[in-house]
This record gives sequence, C-alpha cells and structure tokens, in this order.
Amino acid sequence: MKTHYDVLIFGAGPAGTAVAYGLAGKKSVLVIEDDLFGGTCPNRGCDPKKMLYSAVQTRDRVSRMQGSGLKNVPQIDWPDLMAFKRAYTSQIPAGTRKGLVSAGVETYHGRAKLVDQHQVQLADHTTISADNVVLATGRQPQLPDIPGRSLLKTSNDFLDLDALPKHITFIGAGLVAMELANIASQAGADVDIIHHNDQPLKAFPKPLVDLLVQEMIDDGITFHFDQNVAAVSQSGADYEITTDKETLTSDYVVAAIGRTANVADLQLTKAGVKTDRQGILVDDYLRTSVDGIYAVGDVVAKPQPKLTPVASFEGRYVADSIMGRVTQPIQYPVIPHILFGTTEIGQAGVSYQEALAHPDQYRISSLDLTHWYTYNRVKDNAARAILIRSTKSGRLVGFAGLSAIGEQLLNLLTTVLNLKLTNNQIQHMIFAYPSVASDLQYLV
Ligand SMILES: Cc1cc2nc3c(=O)[nH]c(=O)nc-3n(C[C@H](O)[C@H](O)[C@H](O)COP(=O)(O)OP(=O)(O)OC[C@H]3O[C@@H](n4cnc5c(N)ncnc54)[C@H](O)[C@@H]3O)c2cc1C
Ligand SMILES: NC(=O)c1ccc[n+]([C@@H]2O[C@H](COP(=O)([O-])OP(=O)(O)OC[C@H]3O[C@@H](n4cnc5c(N)ncnc54)[C@H](O)[C@@H]3O)[C@@H](O)[C@H]2O)c1
Repeated sequence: MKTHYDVLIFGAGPAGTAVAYGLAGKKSVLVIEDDLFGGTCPNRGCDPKKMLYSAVQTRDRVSRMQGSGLKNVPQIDWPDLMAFKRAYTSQIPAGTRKGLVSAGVETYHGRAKLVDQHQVQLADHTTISADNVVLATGRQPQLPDIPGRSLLKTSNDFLDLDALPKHITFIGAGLVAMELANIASQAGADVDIIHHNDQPLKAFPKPLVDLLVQEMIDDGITFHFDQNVAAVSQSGADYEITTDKETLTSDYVVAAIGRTANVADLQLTKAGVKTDRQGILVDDYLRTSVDGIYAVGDVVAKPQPKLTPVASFEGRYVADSIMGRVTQPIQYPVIPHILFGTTEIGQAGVSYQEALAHPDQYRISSLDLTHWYTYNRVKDNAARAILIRSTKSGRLVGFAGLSAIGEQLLNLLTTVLNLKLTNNQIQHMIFAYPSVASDLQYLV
C-alpha cells in the first residue's frame, strides 16, 4: 500500500465504486470498505430482494390465472428460495473487490477514520494521505428508541432468514416494510404492519397507495394505523409488542422506520466536514464544507430519493469533477421511483402532490387501466395511471402508476419524460405489439 493516493474513497457501495471506476487507470485510488464490498444494494438491498421476488411474482402471476387456464397455486419453499438468493449474494463481496483490483484500484478492508482534511488513519494506526477524499458510506437501518429495541430485527436480517417465521410484524410502512411484508405474506407468513400515522408511502399519490393497501389487506396483511410502538419484550419464543392502543404478539419483529447516515465512525469533525440529522451536507457540486472532500450516494443529506442509480450517477459526476471535467452543478435527470411487489407503485417527473398544489400549472388525469388489453390479459385488477400534463404546453411532465407489471411502463415513461417526447413523436414510432410499449400512443 502507498502512503499517498490521489483519491481515497470511503465505502464500496454503488456510489463509491462508481467514483472508483470513473477514476481507474487515471488516478491512484484506494477504496476503504469496513464491511461487505458492493454495499447495501447487491448484498442486503435491491438485488437480494428482487431474487426473492423472482419466486413471489411468479407465484402471484399463477394465482391470478386460476380458473383462466391454470390450476393450483405453487407454494414458496423458503429455504430453497433463500439458497437461490445466497448463490447470488455470496459472490458479491469478493467479486466486487476483484473487479476493482482488476481495474487498477487498490482496496483496503477495515476501519479507517479521518485525521484531518487530507489524512486518514487505518485500523493498524498507519496514516495515509490523499489529495481528494470521497465519502460514500451509505446508511443503516434505524431502530426506534424504545425498551426492547435490541430484540428488533432489520431488513438485513429478514433478507437472510433461514426459515420463514409463522408470524412477522413490521414497524413502519415505508418502502422497506411494504416490500418485505408483501414477500413474507406471499411466502405464507401472517403479517402485521404497525404505522405511526395513516399515510404509508407518503411520497406516492394517496389514491394509489390506498388501492395498494386494500390489495395487501385482501392478501391477508393486517395494518395497525395511527399507533406508536412503546415497547417490545420477549416471552419464550414470542415477542410482545405494546403500542399506545393495543398489545400484539409475533414470532419476529422488523423495524423499518427509515435509515440513518453512516457518519459516526468517520471522525468528520476532525476534518471539519459538516453534517445535519439527514447526513453529510454538500453543495450543488457534491462538495462538502471542506475543500477536496466530496460526499456521494445515500450518506448525503439531499431531497432526491436515495436509490442505487442515483448513487451511481452522483459517483460518476464526482469522478468527472476530480478529473477536472465538470463546470456545471449536478443536474439530475428524471428519477423513476418504484415500490416493487406483486402490485407495484411507481412515479417519475412532476409528482401528484406538486400537481395538486399548482392547478394553474398542471392538469391531472386519472385512468383506470384494468380493462386495457395489456392489464386485462394478466388479470391485473388494480391497474391505474395518473398522468400530469403542463397546462401551458399540454406535454406530459409527470406520471404515477399502480400495476402488477408496473416497472415496464414506469421505465418507458421515464424515457419519454427525459427526452421530452410528444404524442406526435410517439405516433411516428413502431413498438412490438401487443405490449406495454405499444400502449404509449394512447397514454402520452
Ligand atoms: C431493503 C432495501 C431495498 C432496497 N431496494 C432498492 C431498490 O429496489 N432500488 C434502488 O434503487 N434502491 C434500493 N435500495 C437503496 C439502495 O440500496 C441504496 O440507495 C444504495 O445502496 C446506496 O448506495 P451507496 O453506495 O450510497 O451506499 P451503500 O450501498 O450503503 O454503500 C456504502 C458502503 O459504505 C460502507 N461503510 C460504511 N461506513 C464505513 C466506514 N466508516 N468506512 C468504510 N466503509 C464504510 C458500508 O459498509 C457500505 O458497504 C434498497 C435499500 C434497502 C435497505
Ligand atoms: N424499491 C426501492 O427503490 C426501495 C426499496 C426499499 C428501500 N429503498 C430505499 O431505502 C430507504 C429506506 O426505506 P425505509 O422503508 O426504511 O424508510 P422510509 O423512510 O421509506 O419509511 C420509513 C417509514 O417509517 C415511518 N416511521 C418512522 N418512525 C416510525 C415509528 N417510530 N413507528 C412507525 N413508523 C415510523 C415513516 O413515517 C415512514 O413512512 C428508502 O427511502 C429508499 O431510499 C428503496
């Protein structure tokens, strides 16, 4: 290992590795990771979750076709499904590290902390220095400050469960809770969700969320709205969850009330890097309060959704910046945001809430898609679209949708929004028919 690098990167998740690959072969780079190379997304986030959804969504498609050509709904074999997931995740840390090393990036596995603006101390007390430091340390699950918090599990535990507990309770009704509750319920567990207000998934349109909640109730999930969890205790193999309204028992309790930025171990104050409760403070160039130190990805306090493609986008931007190729503040493209599931909610562009607040600027139209051929064919009984147009130009500027096959339309419309395509331009294109894409000429 050298004693000086051009760039030191803390964190080998999507954000940190994007910075490293952007600089590989051009600068001397050291990536420091104190846990799993690859970070949250491929080890304990997006990717393992969607491995579980491979079986869960297939089962759901089969169950929708009962009486329409298919008989018998298959059971999910949790240990088999977990083995399928582990066959993927077990390769990630070594594979990620090998990829970095092959690209010419040096790696260090262990704890490190900032000593000042340019110096970092490793676990064995050696000190190394760098011209630039990039902080890409992500977030970790937050636990409520209640008696019994040490009994609570997190999404990390759920996504690596050997056996599926019979009865699972989630605290919180954000993206993590709603997606994992859907998986658990479809896989055969009894599921409760306790939420402190009556508005799950607050960032998404309420009319669509209400429909989703009803679908989840129909699937057997029980919601406990407007309740605050006061304590969790254990009696034998059972957990007792006391809220301000009732007491529930469960075999497994998952806290999914949000995630906090990983900043505690970095000694940021020694270098003068400023933070707030949301994470590391940056300007429009992703520069922290200290010259030469950047922050990217989930660890940043920012209004954009904290997602993998956003983290990688920021990582590539900072790599360009360090290479001296950036003159403009970061400009995010339209960011699609989706809740994966057997019914998916997605949105992109101008939000429903923003459109409601500015009726002079935006026109909202809501469509029931259930009778459209595309959705009728797969017996999608909840499919909806909300289209938001500029009152001035008539052009589509925002979209939200609910559907069992939601990700396809969301990505197509994200392209339409990014390229500012008009209906006239869509009419001049030919798509494979019949498909989600061939519906575009009727939607845009
Ligand atoms: C259950 C779940 C499901 C998700 N599903 C999706 C999805 O479907 N789609 C999507 O786009 N996003 C999803 N996300 C979010 C996505 O995982 C994150 O947005 C993404 O991983 C952020 O990348 P990052 O590099 O900023 O942080 P991370 O991936 O968290 O990587 C940060 C890395 O820094 C390391 N680190 C922390 N502290 C230190 C330190 N002191 N020194 C060295 N290293 C350190 C960590 O160990 C970690 O490896 C999901 C998240 C969760 C939890
Ligand atoms: N499909 C995806 O893209 C995807 C999926 C999962 C996670 N993620 C990422 O991970 C992030 C974290 O997800 P999350 O679900 O942990 O956080 P979140 O912020 O999305 O949701 C947490 C929910 O818990 C509620 N809450 C807070 N304190 C509570 C309490 N004491 N009791 C009950 N409820 C409480 C909040 O009101 C909120 O609705 C997401 O914001 C997103 O960036 C993305």
